[in-house]
Amino acid sequence: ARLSAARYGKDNVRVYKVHKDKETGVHTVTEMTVCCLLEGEIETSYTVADNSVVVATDSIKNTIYIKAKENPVDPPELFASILGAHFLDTYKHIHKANVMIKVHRWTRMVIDDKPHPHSFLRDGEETRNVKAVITRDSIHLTSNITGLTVLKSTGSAFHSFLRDEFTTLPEVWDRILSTDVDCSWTWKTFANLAAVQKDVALFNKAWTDARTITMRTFANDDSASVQATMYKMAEEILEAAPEVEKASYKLPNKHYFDIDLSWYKGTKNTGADAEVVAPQSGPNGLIFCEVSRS
Ligand SMILES: O=c1[nH]c(=O)c2nn[nH]c2[nH]1
Repeated sequence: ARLSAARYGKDNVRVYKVHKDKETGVHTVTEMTVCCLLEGEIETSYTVADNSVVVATDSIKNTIYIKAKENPVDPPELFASILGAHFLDTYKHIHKANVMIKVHRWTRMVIDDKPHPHSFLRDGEETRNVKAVITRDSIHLTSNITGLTVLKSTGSAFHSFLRDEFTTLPEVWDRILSTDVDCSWTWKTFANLAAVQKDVALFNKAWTDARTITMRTFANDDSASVQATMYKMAEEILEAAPEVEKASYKLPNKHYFDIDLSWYKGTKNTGADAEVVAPQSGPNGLIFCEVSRS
């Protein structure tokens, strides 16, 4: 037998960082969960118990804290690149760093119509995520939004689909549509950290655009299917971000089924009369797409 792949590091490193503006007294907080996995000439630590090549995962955790102290943690695309580049610069036997960051929401409270200087709320378990793969000659970045749960109460249909002896689903022209958005966009390859720093303004703009595009198209599209609507969203992300090479979605179709109440005094509650509806935990549709530049 031989070692055919290996990477190791620290997962679930929770980091909070606060920026305190001295002039205005306004605090800005970031909370993230970091995973950092290293690859390189580490085979002997697996095959012959040679720990001399091991940067301890505890040291990786310590490094995450120090780099968060020394550097901006926003945008996460930049911080992930800084962190990954550190390991390659510091350890000549490490040749690749995989850095995954999940940024949690702390949205500034608005109290009496005023943004509060140091109070925030967790308005959803949605996270902004980055996966960075750093080598000595490239930085590959993929950004992501996940956990943004949306619903529309109309403006969605699904009909004219293939019908055969396995088909029982009625055609529908007006349905509830709900999903948990998982949207990713993959950047052009960056040559190095300097190239990422040069384009630093692109990352927050792309995240804002992807989030806005997703909700606007979800809301406004007269949806013929999950497939058709998500394709439009992905196309719009590519139009908004020229430095993004491809955009993808993974969308569960979280079904809401009509409840027939006609047994009770002939109560009309199906189709156009549906008001009380049964949200389903499963089964659920699961629809993927990836859209690239032609
Ligand atoms: O939007 C939808 N796409 C599908 O492929 C599907 N299948 N059943 N319901 C569906 N709704």
